[in-house]
Amino acid sequence: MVVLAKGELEQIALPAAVQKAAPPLADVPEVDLGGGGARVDAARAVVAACEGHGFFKVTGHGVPAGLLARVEAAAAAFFAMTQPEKEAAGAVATAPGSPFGYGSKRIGSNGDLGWVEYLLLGVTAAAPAPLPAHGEASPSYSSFRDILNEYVVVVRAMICEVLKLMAEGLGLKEKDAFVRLASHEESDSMLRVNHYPPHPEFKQQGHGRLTGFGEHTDPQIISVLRSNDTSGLEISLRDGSWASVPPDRKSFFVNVGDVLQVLTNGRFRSVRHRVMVSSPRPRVSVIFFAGPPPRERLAPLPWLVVEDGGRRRYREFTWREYKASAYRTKLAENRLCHFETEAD
Ligand SMILES: O=C(O)CCC(=O)C(=O)O
Ligand SMILES: [Fe+2]
Repeated sequence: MVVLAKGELEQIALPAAVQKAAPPLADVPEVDLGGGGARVDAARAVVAACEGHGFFKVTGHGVPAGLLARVEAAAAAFFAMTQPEKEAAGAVATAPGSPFGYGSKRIGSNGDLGWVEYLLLGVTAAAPAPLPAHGEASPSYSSFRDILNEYVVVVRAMICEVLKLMAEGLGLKEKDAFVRLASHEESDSMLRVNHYPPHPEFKQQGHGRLTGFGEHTDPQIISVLRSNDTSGLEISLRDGSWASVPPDRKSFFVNVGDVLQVLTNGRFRSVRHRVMVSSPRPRVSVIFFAGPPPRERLAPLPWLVVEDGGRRRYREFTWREYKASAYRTKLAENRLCHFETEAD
C-alpha cells in the first residue's frame, strides 16, 4: 500500500480549480487489426489517429484474453505483497542506481510524485526471455516475470504490425522505417506495470482527485497500454482541454511518443497524457514503451520533410542523447523543444 507523508499528499491532491472531472473522450479512434476490413483502410485510420489526437484504440489484436487476465492477476498479486517484499523483489530485478525496479510515489529522480506504485523493467529484443532472470528472485517475482515475458513477445508483434501500418499509411517507400527501430536487437524498450491504489477517503479535506501519474508525453516511438476496467487515463486535446479515456480491458491503447513526432517531422502528435485517481477501485495498467537502439540517429524522414515544403522541424540527435536530456527534466516539461530547429 502506498503511504503518503503530509507534504507529499499536498503535492498529489489537486487544487480546487482542477478537481472537476474531465469529460469522456467522445470519439476514441479505433483501429481493427483483425483483418475484417481492407489493409489500406486500417493504415489510413492509423495515420488519421496519429495526426489527430496522437492516440488510438486497437481492437482485433489477437492477444488471448486468457493471457491478459493472467497478467492482470499476477500484477495484482505482486502489488498485494508487503512493502519490504516488493522492494526486495523489485531490487533483484535491477542493478543498483538504474531507473528500473520497484518504485512507489516517486516517479523518476526529479521530484515528481504520484499516487502510484510501479515495476519498471528493461526489455531487450532477445526472445523468448526479454526480462531479466535472477536466481535469487522471490517466487512471486519469478512467476510474474515469466508471464510478462510471454506478454512482451505478443505485444511486440502487435507493435510491429502497427508500425508497418503507419509507414504504409504515410506512403513511405521505406516500409520498415519505423518497425526496424522497434525490432532491432539493441532496441531500448521498457515495460512498466503501474498500480494506482484506490482513492483514500480525503473528502472531508476537500480532495476529490489525486494525481496518479502527472501529465507528460512518452519519449519513445510508441507506447502500448492495457489496463483493467478502472478509469483514470486522460489525454490532452489540441485545444488544451483534457478528456478521460473510457477503460476497455479487451483492447490496447496506443500513444504516439516523442521519437515518432520527430521522425514524422511533427506530422504525428506525441500525445500529452496523465492519470487521475478518483476511484474506490485500484487501477492496474501495463505499458510497453517501444524505443530505438541507443546509438540510433533520429531525424525527420526526408520524404516527410519534402511533403512539408522542405522545412525540417527537428535537428538530428541520438536516442542516447535524447534520453539523457529527458532524464534531467521534470515529467511535465516539453522535452522536444530543445531539439527543434529555428523557424525560417
Ligand atoms: O498507468 C497508466 O495508465 C498510464 C501511465 C503512463 O502514462 C506512463 O507510465 O507513461
Ligand atoms: Fe505515459
